[in-house]
Amino acid sequence: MPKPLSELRTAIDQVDRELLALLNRRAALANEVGELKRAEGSPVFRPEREAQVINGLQTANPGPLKDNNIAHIWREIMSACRALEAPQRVAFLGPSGTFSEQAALQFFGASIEKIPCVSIDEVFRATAAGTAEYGVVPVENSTEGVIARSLDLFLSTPLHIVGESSLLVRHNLLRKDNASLQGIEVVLAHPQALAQCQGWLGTHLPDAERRAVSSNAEGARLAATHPNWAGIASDRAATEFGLHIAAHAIQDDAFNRTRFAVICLPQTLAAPEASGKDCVSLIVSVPNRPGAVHDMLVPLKKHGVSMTRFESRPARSGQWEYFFYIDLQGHPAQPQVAAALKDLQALCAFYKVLGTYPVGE
Ligand SMILES: O=C(O)C(=O)C[C@]1(C(=O)O)C=C[C@@H](O)C=C1
Repeated sequence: MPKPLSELRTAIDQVDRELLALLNRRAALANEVGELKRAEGSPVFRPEREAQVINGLQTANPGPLKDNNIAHIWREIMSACRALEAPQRVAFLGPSGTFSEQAALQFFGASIEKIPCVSIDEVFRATAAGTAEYGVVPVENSTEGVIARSLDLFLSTPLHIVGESSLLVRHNLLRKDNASLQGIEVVLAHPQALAQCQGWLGTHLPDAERRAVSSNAEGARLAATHPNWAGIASDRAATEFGLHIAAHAIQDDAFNRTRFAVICLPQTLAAPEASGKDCVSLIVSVPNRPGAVHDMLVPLKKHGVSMTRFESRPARSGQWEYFFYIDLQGHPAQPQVAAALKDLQALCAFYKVLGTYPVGE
């Protein structure tokens, strides 16, 4: 015989009171940590500590809550505790409703001061100038490949990567007034989103003009001004601009994901300490001679270090020279990683450590 609803709810109320007391005890401890950090002038945000807290709880989790629920709940708890120590200012490609905003919230939790920017360049500028302590920029999409502008800006700015976050990107077709496809003449979105939905657009709206704009949220904002225009954007953008969803999940790849990097000045936060599951991002170039790229991989094999990413970008020298963007598994505090990096650096004409940080979701 199941217990009556009222009895179960009374029990839930009781547990909630206990949780409230415990959460406030946790917040008071974080406040004390904040005072310590203020006294020693050290950064509030510690990504490796947050990763350890979540990994530790997931390992200890007996259920029935799922491990990803644990990650979401504790990310918000730590976000609120962090904001008590000092609110973190975070720049991203705006306006409100972009996937970049969603990635920033997924990584830092909701208790942040949001700084929406008009372009990726502006996110780098605001972060380098200290207007924002952290920036969140897209670096790679599983359908369309690298976000070239972000990779190029990593080369020319002093910012480094301290974290990463990957987002399942679901694009919807949004329009004013009704939820049909009839009469849509123009589809507005960021070029990346237009590219990620080109198959669907070719089949369902072959005659509509595809117009590139600075962000999907900007496309949604414009779609709200004209009955025959549609935008491609997130559910959040539909709510934000009061639009109907004329078609759900129109991206050509159902598992379309975008990876975002969290960037800051080294003086805001130095490279995070080892969390146990880390990654090193590098930009290197090698002399333009036969076998040079092969030689570059030898130290990794020799020291048993795995490479999880390898991209190239033209060096713009006119000489068919390239910069290579490499991600390695591990942390320089591990001797085999330190040895591989040392040997690799010795072979490179250009070598820049972009960041060492905990592996993201
Ligand atoms: O351990 C710390 O350094 C804290 O400030 C506490 C805490 C947390 O809430 O657990 C909050 C912010 C940091 O980013 C890491 C963890």
